[in-house]
Amino acid sequence: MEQEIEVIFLAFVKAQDLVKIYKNGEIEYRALNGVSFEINEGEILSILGPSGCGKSTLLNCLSGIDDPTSGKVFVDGVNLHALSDNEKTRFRALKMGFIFQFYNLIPVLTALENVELTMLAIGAENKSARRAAMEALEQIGMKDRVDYLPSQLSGGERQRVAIARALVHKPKIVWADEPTGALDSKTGAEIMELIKHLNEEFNQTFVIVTHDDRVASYSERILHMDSGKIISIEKRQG
Ligand SMILES: Nc1ncnc2c1ncn2[C@@H]1O[C@H](COP(=O)(O)OP(=O)(O)OP(=O)(O)O)[C@@H](O)[C@H]1O
Repeated sequence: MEQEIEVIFLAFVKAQDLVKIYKNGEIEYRALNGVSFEINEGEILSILGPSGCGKSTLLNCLSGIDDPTSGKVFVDGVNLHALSDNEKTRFRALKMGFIFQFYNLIPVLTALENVELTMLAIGAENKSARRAAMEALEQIGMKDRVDYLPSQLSGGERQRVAIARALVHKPKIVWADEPTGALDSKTGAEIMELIKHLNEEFNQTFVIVTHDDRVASYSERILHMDSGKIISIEKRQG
């Protein structure tokens, strides 16, 4: 039997001609209009552009939160949108971490329990989940806050817990949508320093959506978007 085999030499993440069309009744809106680029393993890449240009849509399609209308995304050799929903969920749980603007912590769980959830989702046993969560919180300077609820933490502390939750299972890639958007500039800079430090220590790839030049300045490359397209990719020094 003849088999069609697709052999592709891949970058760590490769986006191929992504199009995303949102439909509201009769009205169609093209939020991504043919986006192709690659992400290198271990880099910090920022996606920068004005409000409504498609940054979050792109991040959601790259990370498998949402499906593109057409086009392909390869992550670590896997054709993401060819996976079934269950396979995609499993792949994301194992390989990816997520950081959001408003932290998305579960309010009734402590910092430790919030971080443990990531480990439990990949099938870790209770004891090892707890140990890993403790270590992750220690690493980001939250050792003395492990039993606090999110409501008892400052914004910066909540984002630290969210970062521990995103990184505890040592994912290869972390997607961050406006990670400092809800923080003052000093706390935002501390969070970016922490991300930079974790990136350098563990060679994890970070893809950060932002409209803040200061946040983008922590990255090796900046992808500039406008109206659903990439308008340039800026390579930065050092
Ligand atoms: N579910 C949806 N249905 C219809 N249109 C949508 C939907 N989600 C996003 N859009 C539209 O797609 C465009 C891109 O949205 P997106 O959230 O990706 O932009 P963004 O660059 O991340 O913006 P911001 O910086 O303000 O968060 C916007 O015009 C938005 O209104």
